[in-house]
Amino acid sequence: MLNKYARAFFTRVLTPFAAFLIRRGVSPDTVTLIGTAGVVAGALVFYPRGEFFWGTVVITLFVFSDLVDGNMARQLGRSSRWGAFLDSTLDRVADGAIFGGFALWYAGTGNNVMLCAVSIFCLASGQVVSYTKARGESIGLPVAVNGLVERAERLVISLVAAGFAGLHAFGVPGIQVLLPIALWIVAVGSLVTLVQRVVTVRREAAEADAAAALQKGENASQGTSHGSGAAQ
Ligand SMILES: CCCCCCCC/C=C\CCCCCCCC(=O)OC[C@H](COP(=O)(O)O[C@@H]1[C@H](O)[C@H](OP(=O)(O)O)[C@@H](O)[C@H](O)[C@H]1O)OC(=O)CCCCCCC/C=C\CCCCCCCC
Ligand SMILES: Nc1ccn([C@@H]2O[C@H](COP(=O)(O)O)[C@@H](O)[C@H]2O)c(=O)n1
Ligand SMILES: [Mg+2]
Ligand SMILES: [Mg+2]
Repeated sequence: MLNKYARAFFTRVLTPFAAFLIRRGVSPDTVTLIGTAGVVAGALVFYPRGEFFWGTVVITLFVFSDLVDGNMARQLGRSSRWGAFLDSTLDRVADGAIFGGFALWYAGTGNNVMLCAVSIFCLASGQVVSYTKARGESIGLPVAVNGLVERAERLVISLVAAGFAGLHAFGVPGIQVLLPIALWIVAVGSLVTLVQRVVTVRREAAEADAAAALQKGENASQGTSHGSGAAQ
């Protein structure tokens, strides 16, 4: 949903910054790499210590690089297969660090096995949700569904909640409950999205296999009729 509705807005907002980086000679790949490094550092330095506010501030500063790199590539007319591969692969690394950071907090000082498990579930299900699309597309299917909770939703829900939950350290009472709520929402939403995508791939695969079988039958019968024609 965010990918559909918010992307156009952020493209407009970030285009001048992307153009500025291009003028400075920065490449899209550099932005992809530095953006990911910043997200990973923000997540793994701050979240395991329960410093959710500062972790979210650092991650937010870097996470928009994921919209800037593609914008730069398009402005340069240099969108490439390598760039698409690098972008998607490093997305998985960044997501792993964010939900891994939450899991490390709950496994340590946060001391909550259930929320540690929910964080790990968010991490794993997010990766599998993305994989369903990548694998479906790699076997030639359109995977014409996005689903309830895509990457943008996973990030916005968990980062907004973590940022506000972090205000607990500045004396705001009760607000830390937002993070567990967000993690449960992301976990359930990811599960629903996974089911949506698997059902879509199953239907598209069945349709594609049926069309291929039909085509094979037609080819065979044409081959037979040609063959019998030649014999006559
Ligand atoms: C007082 C409190 C302090 C709070 C501190 C700060 C809080 C800041 C809070 C939030 C900021 C969140 C920002 C999150 C921005 C996310 C942007 C982003 O990177 O989105 C990525 C997404 C996908 O990009 P790609 O096409 O490159 O990736 C594809 C994707 O990964 C696919 O995965 P799948 O979806 O299938 O799981 C892969 O399949 C594919 O391979 C891969 O290529 O980009 C978008 O979706 C574009 C839309 C982005 C929309 C961002 C909206 C941000 C909106 C609101 C910010 C809210 C701020 C509120 C602050 C409130 C606090 C005061
Ligand atoms: N280093 C990069 C990063 C991205 N691309 C291209 O942009 C597409 C992703 O666009 P986003 O707006 O989601 O970043 C990606 O599929 C590539 O075509 C690139 O070329 N090099
Ligand atoms: Mg990107
Ligand atoms: Mg990306």
